[in-house]
Amino acid sequence: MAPPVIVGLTGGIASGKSTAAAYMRDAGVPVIDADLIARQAMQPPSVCLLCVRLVFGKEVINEHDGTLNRARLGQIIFGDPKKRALLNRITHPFIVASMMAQLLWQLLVRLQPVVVLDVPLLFETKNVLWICSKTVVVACEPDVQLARLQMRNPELSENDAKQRMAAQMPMQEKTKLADIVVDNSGTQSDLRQQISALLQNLYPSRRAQQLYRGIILSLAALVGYTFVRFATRR
Ligand SMILES: CC(C)(COP(=O)(O)OP(=O)(O)OC[C@H]1O[C@@H](n2cnc3c(N)ncnc32)[C@H](O)[C@@H]1O)[C@@H](O)C(=O)NCCC(=O)NCCS
Ligand SMILES: Nc1ncnc2c1ncn2[C@@H]1O[C@H](COP(=O)(O)OP(=O)(O)OP(=O)(O)O)[C@@H](O)[C@H]1O
Repeated sequence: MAPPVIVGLTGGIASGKSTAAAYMRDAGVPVIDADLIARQAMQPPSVCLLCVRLVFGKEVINEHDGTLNRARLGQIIFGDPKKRALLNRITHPFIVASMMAQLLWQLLVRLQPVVVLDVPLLFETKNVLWICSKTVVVACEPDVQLARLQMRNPELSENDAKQRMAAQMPMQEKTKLADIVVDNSGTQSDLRQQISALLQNLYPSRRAQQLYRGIILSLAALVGYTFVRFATRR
């Protein structure tokens, strides 16, 4: 495969995306995490948090420190598709802009041949789908997913957890859209093995990587030369 390879990593809630992403990072692959960016975008002071406060009211803001009350906002948006769509309209432009900036950094400055975009709503919003050369879905059976979600978030009732699962495209549909499906119904060590095999197949040949670096460095030299010529012209 020719570089750069941009992998869209997705799956259902608590299906194991972050765990798979952590194994990819361990293998040295840069991962750009949409959930992390969303959290950073909501750190006060921020325009995103201000918009959330204006739209959802001050009940979603913690009084003592002005941070986002994630549990409260979660209760509101996971039970109401219209409010969820509103939140998405506020947060997604920030998330996409930051992901693109980080992607350009990894591809053009760090010259990485493979970059992973970890995006829970990859197929639902399609915001960054167009740039992905491969899509990977981490999947597991719905009962396993529910059990893992409740284990990780014990504060959620069974109903809340099911509501969160229903807020996304059903797993079966995601697996149909994926180029590669990683089955995470087994142990974490099974998952690690699958990720390691997947990465071996994704990496471009050494020759293709050298060619990619050569092209980017030549382009950078050309841009630099043009800039200097332009800046020093009389
Ligand atoms: C609603 C919020 C405050 C709940 O916070 P909480 O700490 O409980 O959950 P966390 O952020 O860890 O998300 C856990 C999972 O929920 C799912 N999820 C999050 N936001 C959404 C959404 N808008 N629609 C559907 N599923 C979502 C994802 O699978 C995500 O991995 C938070 O999820 C949020 O700010 N969401 C909006 C940003 C967003 O769309 N993120 C997904 C990026 S593609
Ligand atoms: N194979 C596995 N066996 C047992 N537990 C697992 C396995 N894979 C992941 N888990 C656990 O399941 C939970 C959910 O996994 P993870 O956070 O990776 O999912 P996610 O898809 O990133 O979730 P979210 O969509 O909420 O961000 C975590 O507590 C994780 O440790």
